[in-house]
Amino acid sequence: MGALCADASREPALAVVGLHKRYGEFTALSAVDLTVAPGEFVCLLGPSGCGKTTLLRLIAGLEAVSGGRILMRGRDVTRLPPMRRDYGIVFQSYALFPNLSVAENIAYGLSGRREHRARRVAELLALVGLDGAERKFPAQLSGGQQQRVALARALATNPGLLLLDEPLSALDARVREHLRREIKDLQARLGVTTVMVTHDQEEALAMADRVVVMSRGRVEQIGTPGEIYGQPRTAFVADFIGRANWFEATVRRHGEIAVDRVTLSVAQALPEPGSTGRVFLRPEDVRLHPVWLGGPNTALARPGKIEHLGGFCRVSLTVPLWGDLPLLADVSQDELARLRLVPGQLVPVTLPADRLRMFAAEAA
Ligand SMILES: Nc1ncnc2c1ncn2[C@@H]1O[C@H](COP(=O)(O)OP(=O)(O)OP(=O)(O)O)[C@@H](O)[C@H]1O
Repeated sequence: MGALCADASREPALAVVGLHKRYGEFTALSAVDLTVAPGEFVCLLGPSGCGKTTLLRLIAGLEAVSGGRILMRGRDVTRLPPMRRDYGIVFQSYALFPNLSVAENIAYGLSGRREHRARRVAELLALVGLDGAERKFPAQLSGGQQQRVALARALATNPGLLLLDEPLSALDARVREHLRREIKDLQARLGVTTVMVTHDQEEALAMADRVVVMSRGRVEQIGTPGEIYGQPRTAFVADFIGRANWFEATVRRHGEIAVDRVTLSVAQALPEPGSTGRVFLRPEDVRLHPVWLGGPNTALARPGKIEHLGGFCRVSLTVPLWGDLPLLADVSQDELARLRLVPGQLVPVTLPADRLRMFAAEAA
C-alpha cells in the first residue's frame, strides 16, 4: 500500500495524451498515448514512415501538434517553444557546429562563469570517454566521437529528458554496437529519462526498458523487450520483431485449429469456430527430436538447408504429412550435433501448443 502511494505521487517524466499530427490531408500520428516514468529508457520503433521521428519532434516542440497534449513532469508544454521545454537532443547527423571547438560546442547552451563552464565541459567529456578533447574540432573526430560530443552537449544542462533521434544509425556496425552499450550505461548511471527513435529492432530490444512499436501513425504495442518479443499483441508486431513461421489457419473448435488438412492443438483462447487467421511460431520454439516420441502436434519433417548463424543454427524443414508445410527451426550447435540430421532423412518435429499463437484475419 505504501509503495502504491509513493508511486502515485511520482509524476511521469513525460506524458503524451491523445496526440495527433496532420500534414495537410495526411495523418502522420493518430491518438498516440505514452507515459514515460522517471529514469526510464523508451525506444520508439517501427518501419520507415510510421511516425516515430514525428512523435519525437512533437515532444521536442520542433513541430506543432494538431491535437492532444504533451506533459513534462506534469507541466503542460504542448504550446511551449523548444527552449522552454526541459530536454537535450541528439540527432542522427552529428549537428555539431564545425567552426567551433569541442569545448565550445558542448558549452554552447551553458551559462555562468567561464571557469564554471570549463569545469562542466571537462566533466562531460570525461563522462563520454573523451577526456582532453576540448580543443579539437569536429572534423578531427570520428563519427562515433562526434556523437559522444553531441551526447555531452545534450546532457550539458542536466535536462529532465534526453531525446535521441537515430543517434547511431550513421555509424558503422562495430562502433554502433560499442556506443549502444556506452549510451545505455551512461543513461542508467545518470538516471536521465530517455526517448530514442530507432528503426533497428536489435538496438531497441537491447537498449530499452520499454519499446513502443509503431505502424502507420499508431502505437501497436508498448512493452518490455521480453513482452514485445514473446507476447506480441498484433500480427504486425509479431511480424516486425524477430523471425517467425506463419501459417494460414481456420479455427475448428475450442483448442483446435486446422492448417491445411491438419489439426493442431493450441493453448490460447481462440475466436469462433470457422474464423480464419494467421498462426505464428518462433523458430526457436519448434522442437526437433532425435527419436520419434509421438505426442500432439508432432510429425516427421524433412530437413533442408542448415545455416550456421553464430550462436545458433537455423534449419529449414518441410513436413510432408502437413501438406509440405515449410518450417524454420533454430537450434543450438549442441542440439544440432545430438540430432545428427542427414539431408533428406526425416526427423520428428513438434509445434508446442502453448507457443502457437493465432491472430484473427484483419477486417478489410
Ligand atoms: N513536413 C512534412 N510534411 C508532410 N509530410 C511529412 C512531413 N514530415 C513527415 N511527413 C510524413 O509523415 C510520415 C511519418 O514521418 P516520420 O519521419 O515521422 O517517419 P519515421 O517513422 O521517422 O520514418 P523514418 O525512419 O524513415 O525517418 C511519413 O509518411 C512522412 O512522409
